[in-house]
Amino acid sequence: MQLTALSILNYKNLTQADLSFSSKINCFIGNNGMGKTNLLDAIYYLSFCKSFTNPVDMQNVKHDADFFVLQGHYQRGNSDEAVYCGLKRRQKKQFKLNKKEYERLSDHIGFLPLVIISPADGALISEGSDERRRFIDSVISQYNKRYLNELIRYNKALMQRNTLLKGDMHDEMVYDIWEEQLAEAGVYIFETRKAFVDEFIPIFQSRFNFITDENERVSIRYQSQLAERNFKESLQRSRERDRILGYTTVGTHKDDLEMLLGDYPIKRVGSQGQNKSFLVSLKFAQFDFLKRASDLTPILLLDDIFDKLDANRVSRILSLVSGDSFGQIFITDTNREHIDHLLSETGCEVKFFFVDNGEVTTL
Ligand SMILES: Nc1ncnc2c1ncn2[C@@H]1O[C@H](COP(=O)(O)OP(=O)(O)OP(=O)(O)O)[C@@H](O)[C@H]1O
Repeated sequence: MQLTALSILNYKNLTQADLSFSSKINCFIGNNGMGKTNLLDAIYYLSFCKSFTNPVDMQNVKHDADFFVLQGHYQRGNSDEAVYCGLKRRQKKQFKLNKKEYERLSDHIGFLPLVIISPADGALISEGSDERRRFIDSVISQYNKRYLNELIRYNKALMQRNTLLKGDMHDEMVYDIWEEQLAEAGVYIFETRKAFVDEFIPIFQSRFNFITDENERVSIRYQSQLAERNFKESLQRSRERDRILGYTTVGTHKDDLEMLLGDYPIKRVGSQGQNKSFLVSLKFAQFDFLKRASDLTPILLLDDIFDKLDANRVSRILSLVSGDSFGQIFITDTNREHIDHLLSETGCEVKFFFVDNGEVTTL
């Protein structure tokens, strides 16, 4: 799959751009703060109906402007697809596929598979478990529609139960209703996550072995309270305690992924380069997984990827992404000579764009 053309109006610091792309490697070059990541974010937006960096939609409209528009033309399998997103201040976002507006944005998720590798991935290692759950959820939701719907259902039931716990009314029958919903959705989420992690681990390990030339050993473990308990019974049993605490203490919203380097949590022992190799391998495994599940080669966005990695690892990563198993790629870098030198070894077709204060020029 590939993005053939992109039009941008008033997205963050990008006032206007009309760009056409190479089917293989596209490089956005420019100094810090010029708008390179914003370009990647615009591409991300057209796949996920939201920004990668800023969840507050209105803040993605250019300062002093009233609206933003993003339009992408894609070659997807044998068909051409046009995706439109328009957001006007104080109005509902419009998201269209081939001029037809989506009734639900979630229907679009997964249609244009995409993986981004960026400095923000560091949060997967350094931050709390919600980052890791978000990662699992975003991978599975791109190829499993039911999963996304069960997540929405689970979160709604969880919110209702938490509201009950905080209130003064303790009607046990109302608890039963929401716990039934939580249990049904939760068991599906648990089983899907478990099956996903089992399949994901070997792909992740093989990518890591390739990038590091088999120098280190890594693994991932899925941790869930549901592995050892009947969820519905646990919810019933925990009502009293949950009332005192004011929130639901058991469920898939507490799941985590344990990430290990050798026998230790990578969070405690990993160097910056080891962490980055771990994260890049996770994302490459996500890429492989989506590709298999959707039968489409996802678009790959690489934001500031080479920082902290040694020359061997950089060259292995580039040889991997320039190969046939990867498709269209968008890379950002601050230095044209640096990236030119790195990419010349791949022999791939490369198109360069210069980004300067929100203005984009094709080189
Ligand atoms: N809504 C907005 N309106 C105008 N400018 C914005 C808006 N949101 C973000 N920006 C600006 O976008 C710029 C950041 O752009 P971006 O993150 O794309 O930089 P970059 O070229 O990737 O830089 P780096 O090399 O440092 O990563 C900042 O100057 C920021 O003020």
